[in-house]
Amino acid sequence: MTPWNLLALTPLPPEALRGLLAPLGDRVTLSFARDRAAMEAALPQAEIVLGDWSAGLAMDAAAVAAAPRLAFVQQPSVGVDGHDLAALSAAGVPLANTAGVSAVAVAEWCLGAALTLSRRLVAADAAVRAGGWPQLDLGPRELSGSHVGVVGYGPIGQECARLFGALGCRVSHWTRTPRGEGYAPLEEVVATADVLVVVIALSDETRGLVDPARMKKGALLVNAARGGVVDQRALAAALREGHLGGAALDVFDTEPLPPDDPLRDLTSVLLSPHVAGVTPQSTGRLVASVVGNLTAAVEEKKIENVVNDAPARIRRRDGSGK
Ligand SMILES: NC(=O)c1ccc[n+]([C@@H]2O[C@H](COP(=O)([O-])OP(=O)(O)OC[C@H]3O[C@@H](n4cnc5c(N)ncnc54)[C@H](O)[C@@H]3O)[C@@H](O)[C@H]2O)c1
Ligand SMILES: O=C(O)[C@H](O)COP(=O)(O)O
Repeated sequence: MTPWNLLALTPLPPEALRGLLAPLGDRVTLSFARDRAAMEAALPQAEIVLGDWSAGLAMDAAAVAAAPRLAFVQQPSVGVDGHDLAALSAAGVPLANTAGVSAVAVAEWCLGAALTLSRRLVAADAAVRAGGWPQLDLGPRELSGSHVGVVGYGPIGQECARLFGALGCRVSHWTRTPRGEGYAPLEEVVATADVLVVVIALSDETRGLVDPARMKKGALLVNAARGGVVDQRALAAALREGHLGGAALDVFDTEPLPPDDPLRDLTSVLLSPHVAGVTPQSTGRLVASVVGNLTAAVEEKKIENVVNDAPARIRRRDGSGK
């Protein structure tokens, strides 16, 4: 059978990727692109695209139009923002993600970040390193007994609800389709939470969804979803003015965070370089998910975790875009 042309956009070194994709054998011919020009040059022949990390190379409308043979896009992450789902659906091209692989890792990060903020661990560490011994004025609070609001109720939101609930927090959540114990309207969750945990997918509908100015005075915000879900300028202002008690951010409007970003000057913010979901365990699950799905695709079996409106099996296109 004619091998499928697989274009890899990931920053993994080619030899490492060849090793990981060994189970696909000679059913694929691999090519690589690490910038937009190389990607555009390769797209006319590409039949399968293995996506980049977030905020990198994406199958936007122009890229989909430039890929008339495209049959399948496998994204090696949960978030699929950046890709044009409608353009892929219109072309009949399935887009799959790695749903669920990092739910435990991200939820543990959210819990750790909330505890770090509420117990003022960063300030305590800095004070002791500087020769201080501030036993009375750090202002720590217990998480147990507080109201935790979770925005988004996919695998990560559900794991967050479980972990915070086990700690004795009262957990409520909001998501697009009301479901699960503790569902409440978004305005109520945002306005009443002592700790607001943002773990919702970024899309046109969720961009700027959370306005920090609407949160309770002194509340803490934890964002492990995408920077665009929270109004980042409003967040910096709410922290600067003391409206919020603190924020823990793993994701930002622009990544890496620009050197002159005002968030860097705020001591009430815990900054993290988009690693909430990255552990050896989650990476193992991610590789298994990606390799398993690509193998299923080239064997023309059912593809798992398709997130757009397209068939879950690949089919050759004739290069005319059909
Ligand atoms: N920081 C990290 O390392 C990291 C790791 C994994 C995932 N993430 C982010 O976390 C997000 C959540 O991941 P997940 O695995 O829980 O599930 P998910 O991405 O499948 O969806 C989360 C929730 O968002 C809801 N949702 C989607 N679109 C919506 C809309 N327009 N309006 C309202 N609700 C909507 C879904 O119904 C679901 O309940 C991902 O989309 C990704 O952006 C971050
Ligand atoms: O969505 C995810 O799985 C994580 O945020 C990691 O995404 P990335 O690998 O696209 O940065």
